[in-house]
Amino acid sequence: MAPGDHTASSKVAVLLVNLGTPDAPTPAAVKRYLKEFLSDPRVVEIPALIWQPILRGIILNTRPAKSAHAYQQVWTEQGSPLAAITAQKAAALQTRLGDTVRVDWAMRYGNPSIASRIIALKDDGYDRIVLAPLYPQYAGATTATVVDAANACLRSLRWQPALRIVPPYYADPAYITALADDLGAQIDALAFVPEVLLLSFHGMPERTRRLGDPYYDQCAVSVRLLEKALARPDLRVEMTFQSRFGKAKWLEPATDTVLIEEARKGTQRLVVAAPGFAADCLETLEELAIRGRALFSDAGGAEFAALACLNAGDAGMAMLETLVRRELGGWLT
Ligand SMILES: C=CC1=C(C)c2cc3[nH]c(cc4nc(cc5[nH]c(cc1n2)c(C)c5CCC(=O)O)C(CCC(=O)O)=C4C)c(C)c3C=C
Ligand SMILES: [Fe+2]
Ligand SMILES: [Fe+2]
Repeated sequence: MAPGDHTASSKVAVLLVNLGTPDAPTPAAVKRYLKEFLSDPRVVEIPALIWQPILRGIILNTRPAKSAHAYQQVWTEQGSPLAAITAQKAAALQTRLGDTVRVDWAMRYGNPSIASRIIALKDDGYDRIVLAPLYPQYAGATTATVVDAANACLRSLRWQPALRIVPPYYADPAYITALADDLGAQIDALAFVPEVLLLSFHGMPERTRRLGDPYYDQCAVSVRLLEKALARPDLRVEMTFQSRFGKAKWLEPATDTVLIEEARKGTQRLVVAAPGFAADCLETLEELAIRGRALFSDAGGAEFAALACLNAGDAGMAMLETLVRRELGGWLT
């Protein structure tokens, strides 16, 4: 837009946002990423005066090497799976929405940052942005912090773009149908018939639930609706929480504990899916598909499969298109 031209017609963009990931599977890159991520007071709700010495003195000196090893096992030629798949989702949504809207993506922690993409879009003349946090279930540690980061960026701008935010979609029929269709097809394609389907969500400190975070309840609603939509009376569905971090009590039951208990009590064929993740990532590809499999089989289980997330497949993209088009209402001519 030419200097002084403040009247050009609106351009509309969609910004998909996911959690974030290191730039490389190395201890140094993981350390940079974890420092930013775990310094967010929405993620670790311990006063900074207490938490920062623990983070800088202990966690950032021990965890990066261990996590880098885990990232190395799932890293792809396109980089971190979380970033690569989020980019694929943006490209697939761009195709679905056509040229009248620009689709971009960002990460809450690491690169590309939310601020860098909002400013790039604004510089390109996009003055209406639909922000889509890719979290079906709302948590202060995920959805809210994406909105915080977008607002912090807007605060720095004299001439702000208008912002619309895609709300959590944990009970949206588009989400439940997409998951039921996609997981159902993946289960039917297996070489075995599972007895149990674990729906594993990323954990949160138990305290956040008591403080009013709706995350646990929204996960439980998704599970109930998904079980109904799957309509498989012979498949027992269980909700679990993975990725425990730190010393506090986290939401239960824990996925790793349940995998062992199921095998010990005689479950032979088990599948696990992660409906709270829009894209496969370290937590699904390493924690569930590699370590989860080992836990189940070491405890006596016979058949195991970790199902893929919706990623950039047709079911998930049709859902995302529905959610985004809803927010685009009135903005497209
Ligand atoms: C999908 C929802 C997520 C919630 C809720 C969430 C809460 C949460 N996470 C941590 C700590 C870590 N999470 C890590 C990885 C990670 N977390 C999510 C999503 C949620 N986290 C994703 C998609 C990923 C994968 C990132 C990737 O690069 O693939 C990690 C880093 C990995 C590791 O070192 O194990 C940490 C640490 C907390 C403390 C928290 C809630 C308060
Ligand atoms: Fe996490
Ligand atoms: Fe993990």
